[in-house]
Amino acid sequence: MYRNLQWRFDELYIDLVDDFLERAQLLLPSADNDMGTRALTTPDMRSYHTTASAPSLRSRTPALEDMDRPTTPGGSDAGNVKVVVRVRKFLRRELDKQSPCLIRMNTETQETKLSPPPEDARSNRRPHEEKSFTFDRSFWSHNDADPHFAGQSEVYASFGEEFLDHNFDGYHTCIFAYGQTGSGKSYTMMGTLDQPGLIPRTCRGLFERIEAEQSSAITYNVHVSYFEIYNEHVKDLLTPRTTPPTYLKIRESKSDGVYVQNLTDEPVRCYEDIERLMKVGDMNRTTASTKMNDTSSRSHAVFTLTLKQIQHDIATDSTIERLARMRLVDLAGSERANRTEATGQRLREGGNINQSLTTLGRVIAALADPKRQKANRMSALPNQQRRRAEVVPYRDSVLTWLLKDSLGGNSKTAMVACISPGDYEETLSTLRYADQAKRICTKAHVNQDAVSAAERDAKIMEMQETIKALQLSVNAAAVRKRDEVDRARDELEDYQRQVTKMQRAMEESRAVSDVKIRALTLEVDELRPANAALQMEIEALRRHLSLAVGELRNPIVLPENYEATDDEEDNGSDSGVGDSVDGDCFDHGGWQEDVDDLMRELGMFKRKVVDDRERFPHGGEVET
Ligand SMILES: Nc1ncnc2c1ncn2[C@@H]1O[C@H](COP(=O)(O)OP(=O)(O)OP(=O)(O)O)[C@@H](O)[C@H]1O
Repeated sequence: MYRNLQWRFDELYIDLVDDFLERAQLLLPSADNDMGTRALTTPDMRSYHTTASAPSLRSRTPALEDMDRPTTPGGSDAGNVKVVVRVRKFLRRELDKQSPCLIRMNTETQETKLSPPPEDARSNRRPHEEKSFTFDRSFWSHNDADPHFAGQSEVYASFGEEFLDHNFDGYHTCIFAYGQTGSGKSYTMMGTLDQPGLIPRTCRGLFERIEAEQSSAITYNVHVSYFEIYNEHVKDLLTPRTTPPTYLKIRESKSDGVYVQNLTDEPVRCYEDIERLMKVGDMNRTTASTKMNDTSSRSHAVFTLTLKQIQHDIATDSTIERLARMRLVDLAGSERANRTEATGQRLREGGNINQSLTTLGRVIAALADPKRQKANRMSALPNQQRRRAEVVPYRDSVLTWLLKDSLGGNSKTAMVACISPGDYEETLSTLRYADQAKRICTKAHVNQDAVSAAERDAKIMEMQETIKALQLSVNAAAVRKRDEVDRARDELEDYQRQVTKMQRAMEESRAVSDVKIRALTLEVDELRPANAALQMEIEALRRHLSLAVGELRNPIVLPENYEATDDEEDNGSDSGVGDSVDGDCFDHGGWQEDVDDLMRELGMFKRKVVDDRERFPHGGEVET
C-alpha cells in the first residue's frame, strides 16, 4: 500500500517538477527585466537634419515569413508607371465665359476623349481633331451630380490605398500630379480642409493601419520631410523662412544616392503631428496669384513620408527591417506666359517651371523609349550602343535629379494627370505627356534587411569607429592648409550624417529592446493564471505529503484480537489494508522493512523538495 502510495507521489512529484521547471524557465527572463516596464513604440521626438532620400536597404531576404502581409515573390517587382487622369469642375471665370466642356470620359473603358473647341468651326485655321486616350483610371470630377462623379475619397480609394499597401510591403512609392496651371494638382494632392486630398488621406491611412496593427512585436518609425524646388533651388518647408532665403544643397553619396543636405526629417507619431507639419509647410510654400489661378503654386513641392517597420523575433533575437519611402509630389503647373500674363518675377518663375517640366518630359520620353528599354534588356549590345540608350537627362534639372529613383528606379510610381475641362491645347499636351509616362517601367524591390542583435551592435560599433576616424581626419585637416578646408568640410558633413545614422541605429536598437520587454511582459501576464493553478497544485501536494508523513510516523496499530467486519473484509483491497495484512498472521518483519525503505526514500524525497525550493523560490513552500 505504502509503495503504491509512494509511486503515486513520485509520479505526481516528477510531473509537477517537470511542469514547474518548464514554466519557471518561461518566467525566469521576466525576473531579469523590470516587469512593470512598458515598451515605447514611438520614436524619440527629437528632430533630425538628414537626407531626403532615405538610404535604401538592400533586399536581402525577399520572402517575409514573419510579417503577415504578402510580398511579391523574389522581392522585386517590375511594372509600368500607373497613370490616371482627372478632369476638374469649371471655375467661376470659366462659367462666366460659358466655356464648353471638351472632355468626355468612359469610366468603364477608362477612355478619355478630347473634342475640338467650337470656335474651330468659326475660324479659318486648320481644325483640331478629336483625340482619344486610355489610362489606368479616368476620374470624372467635373460634375458632382453625375453618377460617375469621382470625389477626393474615390481618388484615394482607387489607388492611394493600393500605394499604401505597397509601402507596408516595403516598396518605395511616388505619386506625382502633373498638369497645366489651375488644373487641380494641389486640390488633388493636398485638397482643402473639408475636402482633403491624397497627401492627408495617405497620412491618416498610414496611422490608422499602424494603430490597427495588433502585433506588439512590430515597431513603426515614421518621419516626414517637406521641401519645394523654387527657381531651381531647394527650400526646406519645415523651417521658418529667412531673408535672404536659405537654399539647400543636393548631394549624392554611394550609400544614400541623391539627397538634400540638411533637410529636416521630422519624426512623427500620430496624424495630428503630420497635420501640424503640413500646415507649416503649406504656409511656407511659394504661391502667387496669376490670371489662371488665384493661388498658383510657383514651385514643385515634394512631401516625403518614410516608414520603417522593425519586427523583432524573440526566439532568434534578430530583427527584420522594412523601409518604405512615399514621395507625394505636387508639381508646379505648366503655363504659357501669354495666358498667365506673367511679367517680372512671375515670368522668371514660369520660365524655370517650364524648363524643369520640359526636362521632366525629356526624362519621361527617354525612359519610355522602347529602344532604351530593349537595350536594357539586351546586355549583349555593344557598350557604346548601350551607353547611348542608357542616357537619361536626370541631371538637367533639380526636379528630375531628385526624383531619379522614383522615375526610373526602385519605386512604384503613379502620375495623376490633371486637366481643365475647357482648354484644348493644354489638355492635349498633358494627355500626351501622360500617355508617354504610362510606358515607363520601374523596377521596385522590397527594401528589407534581416539583422541579428549581434550584427546591429557590430554596425553601431563600426559607425563609432568611422566617426572617430572622420573626427581625427577633420581635426587634422583643420590645422593644415586652407585649400584643404573644403575637403574637410565635406568630411565634416559626412561625419554629421554618420552621427545621425548612428543615433537612429541606436534609437532603433532601443526600440527593439522595448519590443522584447513588451513581448515578455505579455507572456508573463499570460502565464499568471497558469502559475496560480500551479501554486494551488503544490499546496494540495504539500497537504498530501504531510498526511502521508504523519501516517508513517504514527502508524495505525491494529489490536491483536481485532476481527474485521464483513464490510471491512469486502472493502479490504480497496482500502489498501489487504496489501499488508494477510488473515491472522501479520508479517511484522516485512512491514518494518517496508517502512524503513519508505522512510529512506522519503528522506531523499524531502531533500529533493528542499533543493528545488532553493532553486525555484517562486515555487511555493513545501513543508515536510
Ligand atoms: N476636382 C476639383 N473639384 C473642385 N474644385 C477643384 C477641383 N480641382 C481644382 N479645383 C479648384 O480649382 C482651382 C485651381 O486648382 P489648383 O490650385 O489645385 O490647381 P493647380 O493645378 O495646383 O494650379 P497651379 O499649378 O497654378 O498651382 C482651385 O480653386 C481648386 O479649388
